[in-house]
Amino acid sequence: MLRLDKLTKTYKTGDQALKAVELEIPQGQVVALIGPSGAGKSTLIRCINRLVEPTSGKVWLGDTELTELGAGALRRERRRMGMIFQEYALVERLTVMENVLSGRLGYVGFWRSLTRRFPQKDVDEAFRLLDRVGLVHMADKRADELSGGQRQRVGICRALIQDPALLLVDEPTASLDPKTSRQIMRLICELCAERGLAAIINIHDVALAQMFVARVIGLRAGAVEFDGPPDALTPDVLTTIYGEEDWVATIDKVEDEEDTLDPEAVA
Ligand SMILES: Nc1ncnc2c1ncn2[C@@H]1O[C@H](COP(=O)(O)OP(=O)(O)OP(=O)(O)O)[C@@H](O)[C@H]1O
Repeated sequence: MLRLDKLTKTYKTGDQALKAVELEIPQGQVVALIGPSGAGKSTLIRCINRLVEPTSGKVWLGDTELTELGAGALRRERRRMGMIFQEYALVERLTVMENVLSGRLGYVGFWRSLTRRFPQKDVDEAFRLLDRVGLVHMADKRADELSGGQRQRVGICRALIQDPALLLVDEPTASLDPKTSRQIMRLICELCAERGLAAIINIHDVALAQMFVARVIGLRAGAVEFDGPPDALTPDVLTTIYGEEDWVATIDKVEDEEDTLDPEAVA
């Protein structure tokens, strides 16, 4: 459903962030993207929806080649790609509900979006999503009154209300404590499974990636160094991906606890 064909990005500074990356992700598959700082993970995610313009190569979403689209067609195709950010990217002074509904702005007409009057079915869906992530009781709270984990849940709802075919997730847990990080990763993976959604999750934490996804892609210096199941990430493979970086410290963070969504923590 997503195919990258010799995707290359060279920034104006001369940094070659992606080197002819080839990748195919079937519908419903959740993939973790790991690799050291500067490996090109964010660039890869952003080249897919062309927030960063690729230098060469092709991106296919289903039968559509995203890399050849003009501005209008690209805007329409971007609806099919929900994005979740490290820093949540919520509008602080708007309510939780308004932030979720802003995920529909690509669909509603100009005047409606200006006055923020959304169709009832969008509002109903926003309530359903907030209920699913345990935040329905906070629908009227302002975004700046929420904890980090709650903000990320709102960010997830905003991406899902787009009804995307693919989720692009950029460091969703980088600003969160370890327990909340696991809850958020679990939530993203569960929602993808429920909806048959494919996702690429850029994640620093190798242990978290190993806990939740069936396929890991390791980037190093803009190239795919590893592509396989989490248990194939042997110490040798990790050393190849991370070089001299002390990945052992990352792995040591694994705690084998089963923390389900705790309503107390969510509230
Ligand atoms: N806007 C930019 N202009 C110039 N070079 C850039 C830009 N953004 C990223 N780069 C360079 O491209 C390479 C890949 O960066 P990128 O942010 O994609 O890596 P990353 O794996 O996401 O890193 P991190 O884990 O630290 O976020 C790096 O060498 C970086 O310096």
